[in-house]
Amino acid sequence: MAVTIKKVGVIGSGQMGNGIAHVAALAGYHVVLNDLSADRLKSAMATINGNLSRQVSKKLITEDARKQALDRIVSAESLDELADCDLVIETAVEKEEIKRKIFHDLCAVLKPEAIVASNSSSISITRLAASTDRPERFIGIHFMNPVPLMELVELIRGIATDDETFDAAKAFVTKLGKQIAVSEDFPAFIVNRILLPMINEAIYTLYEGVGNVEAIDAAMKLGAHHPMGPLELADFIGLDTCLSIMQVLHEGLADSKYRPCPLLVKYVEAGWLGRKSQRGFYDYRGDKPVPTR
Ligand SMILES: CC(=O)CC(=O)SCCNC(=O)CCNC(=O)[C@H](O)C(C)(C)COP(=O)(O)OP(=O)(O)OC[C@H]1O[C@@H](n2cnc3c(N)ncnc32)[C@H](O)[C@@H]1OP(=O)(O)O
Ligand SMILES: NC(=O)C1=CN([C@@H]2O[C@H](COP(=O)(O)OP(=O)(O)OC[C@H]3O[C@@H](n4cnc5c(N)ncnc54)[C@H](OP(=O)(O)O)[C@@H]3O)[C@@H](O)[C@H]2O)C=CC1
Repeated sequence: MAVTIKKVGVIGSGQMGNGIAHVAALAGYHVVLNDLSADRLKSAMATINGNLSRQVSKKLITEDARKQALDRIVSAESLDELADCDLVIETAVEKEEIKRKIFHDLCAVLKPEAIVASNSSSISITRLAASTDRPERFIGIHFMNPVPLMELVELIRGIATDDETFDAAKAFVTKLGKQIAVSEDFPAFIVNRILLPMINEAIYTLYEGVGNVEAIDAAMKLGAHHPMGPLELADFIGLDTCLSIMQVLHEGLADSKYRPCPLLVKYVEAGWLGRKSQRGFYDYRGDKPVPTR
């Protein structure tokens, strides 16, 4: 059952969902953006418009392209509205039981030939695929944050993913203008297998008092030329997502070197999730970010 991708569903309109909708619409796809509430969808559309407008003012795209991209995105509070999509990308929170429930509900309404993908940062694609009615038409399409700016997308096949699905996903990602890295289906794939232990180690460095937030971030920005310090980046990714990825690495690889730092756990338990909740390793409620340690 070959499928030509024209209409793309995106489930979850957070920072990744709105970025994926943005780049897909700009590349000419019709997009149905789903989330749990009208408020979330409204704020996602405002973010997409803001990011598109920034691209216009930087002369990266035309005003016409901005308008056309926005016109190609419709918001949907119900999964029923994704029924005739050719590809659906799930990008809700990094919790396996939530993703499994979404796939169960989605497959009940989605046309049988459609491809289902997850933007999961770490969870087994084979296991997620097994919770659908179409493991052969399931694949990991892992975008990087911020989606409009980052060049890379990881493609991860589950054990059952067929060649047609892989080729269709590859063509889709290429049309978005992104580069592909193919990863085997191991916990956290390639980028996060390397990046998250570095971030977790930075949090241990803070926890053990080796340096404060400012010193740790300055060390890695100025001493290793990273564009963001590791704690700034953790806040940017979301501390809940960072913790979920470390938990998947710890459980999946059964090695104590992946133990999530207790300080990361504490921040998440406090609801200090980084930029999205306005507080994490920095406090974002004022004019400029202030370190919290
Ligand atoms: C967790 C996972 O599963 C996988 C991951 O994604 S891991 C995270 C991977 N991402 C990274 O490592 C990002 C590291 N940071 C960077 O590369 C850079 O800091 C950056 C590209 C994000 C921003 O670059 P910068 O030049 O330092 O920052 P800044 O001047 O603020 O932004 C430049 C432009 O980026 C764009 N931009 C910044 N944030 C953006 C966002 N969230 N969405 C869209 N566009 C954004 C804007 O166009 C901005 O232009 P303005 O100056 O007009 O605002
Ligand atoms: N942050 C990052 O840097 C990256 C994240 N990812 C992955 O992308 C996914 C999303 O992350 P991110 O965008 O950062 O997370 P966010 O928290 O920004 O967004 C998640 C969105 O999904 C919504 N949501 C939750 N449950 C459902 C549901 N059942 N149906 C529809 N929408 C739902 C949330 O609503 P509410 O808030 O109301 O629960 C929220 O709007 C995760 O799997 C993450 O691991 C991948 C690459 C990079």
